[in-house]
Amino acid sequence: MKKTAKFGGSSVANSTQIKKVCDIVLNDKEICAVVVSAPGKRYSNDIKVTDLLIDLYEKYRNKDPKYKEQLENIIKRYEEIVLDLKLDEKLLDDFRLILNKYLDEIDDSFYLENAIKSCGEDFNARLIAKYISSLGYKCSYLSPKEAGILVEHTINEPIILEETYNNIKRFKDDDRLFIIPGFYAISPQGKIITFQRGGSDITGSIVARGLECDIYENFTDMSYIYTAHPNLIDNPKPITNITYREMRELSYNGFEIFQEDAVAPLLKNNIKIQVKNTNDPNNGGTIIETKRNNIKENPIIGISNVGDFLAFNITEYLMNKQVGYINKLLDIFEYQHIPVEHIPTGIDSLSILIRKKYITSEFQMQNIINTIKTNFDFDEFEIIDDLSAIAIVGEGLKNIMTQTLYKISKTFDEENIKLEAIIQGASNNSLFVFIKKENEKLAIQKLYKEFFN
Ligand SMILES: Nc1ncnc2c1ncn2[C@@H]1O[C@H](COP(=O)(O)OP(=O)(O)O)[C@@H](O)[C@H]1O
Ligand SMILES: N[C@@H](CC(=O)OP(=O)(O)O)C(=O)O
Repeated sequence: MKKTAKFGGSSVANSTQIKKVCDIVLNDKEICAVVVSAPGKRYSNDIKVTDLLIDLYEKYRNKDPKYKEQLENIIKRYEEIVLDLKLDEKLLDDFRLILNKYLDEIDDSFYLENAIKSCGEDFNARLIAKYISSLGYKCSYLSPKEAGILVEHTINEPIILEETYNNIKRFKDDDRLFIIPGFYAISPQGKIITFQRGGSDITGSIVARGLECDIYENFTDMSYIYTAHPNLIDNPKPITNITYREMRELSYNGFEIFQEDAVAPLLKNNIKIQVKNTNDPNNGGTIIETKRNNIKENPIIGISNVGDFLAFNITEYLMNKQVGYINKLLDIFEYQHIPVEHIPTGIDSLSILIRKKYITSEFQMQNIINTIKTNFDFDEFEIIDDLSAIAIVGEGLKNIMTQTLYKISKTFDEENIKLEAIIQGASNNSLFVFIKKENEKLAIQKLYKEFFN
């Protein structure tokens, strides 16, 4: 059995956590590669190193001289770790040098931001590899460049190039333990490109597939993925088995424990993912795989709050006769690079539902409104900007759809919660319920009780 292990920011936030990571890794001969995140939060209102790096980049770009202070704050986070692990302090000079080199030499702001953001993972991998080597083990830092983790940069997300897997395969029979920084890859032109937030999970998947591992262990601060976000529901039920499809749907819709795009590299090779807790590695664990055997007993696997939504509602008499109406409307959102999530339609009306986070300024919002007003001869046009969505997900949902719809209606009726819209996912694995933001917490708690208690 061969494994790749990925450790998230909370697992590598300080030297105590890093020692736990090393304990896990060095006591499991099946682990051949370790992917690490940047140091995460050490306590609840701490700042992740990735956020410090983003702030450093922004200060530098805005010519705020305080960027130097921020650079030193970042070095301090590593200094604490380097000193605790009794590593050579020269490492800190190397880190400072790398940051300054990027700031001095990269002119293009996009590439500079990406390079700066990548340092959190990069420095952590370098120091963890040094620490494990200092304990007498055969261990090497392996950069995404050396490993050949290649991506094509697009306006949206980086696309993993297929040759990546063969590039990584070259290290398959190597007897060294590899420590690889997560979160970033290299473009064919040699530029550093970071994934979206939480993207070290993606690196873990890429490495697990490239090295032809049987299991991808994803270590975090939770013993399980739970049926609902632990911040919203007290003691939610743990999930022992979940399918790739269910996980992707839930990750995209609020379960930030696993990055939604991290599932894709594993699908072809059926590599199982096991989510485990760095602080309690011998207990618990959720397995993510192609199929699960308990669909009959647990048709619904999770319920999550998706986040804030905006609805653009348009009514125009004889809309149904105008071929291409939706296309014309969608063009407006495509032009603004705003993904449209759902489009419920009626004979003479439709609603465009988008995630609020994609509207980046009031100017952009006004732009969309004005373009709609100039290009459409509507009878009614309204914007509802205080919606929330809740996703109910499970491979067995299709078998209990009527009962599920009944339960949602009954719960909302009892609690006086107005149902703004309900959308059945085309795959029949998910159902989205739209309500006013003010009812979000109550709605999810009551639905959780209905479906899981
Ligand atoms: N359904 C869920 N089950 C467990 N944790 C969840 C769930 N949904 C969201 N989370 C959150 O995900 C967090 C772990 O993910 P993340 O912060 O990315 O960890 P890491 O630092 O290991 O990368 C948990 O601390 C928890 O707050
Ligand atoms: N450090 C990056 C990437 C990452 O995956 O982090 P974490 O494993 O802490 O979610 C971020 O904060 O987004």
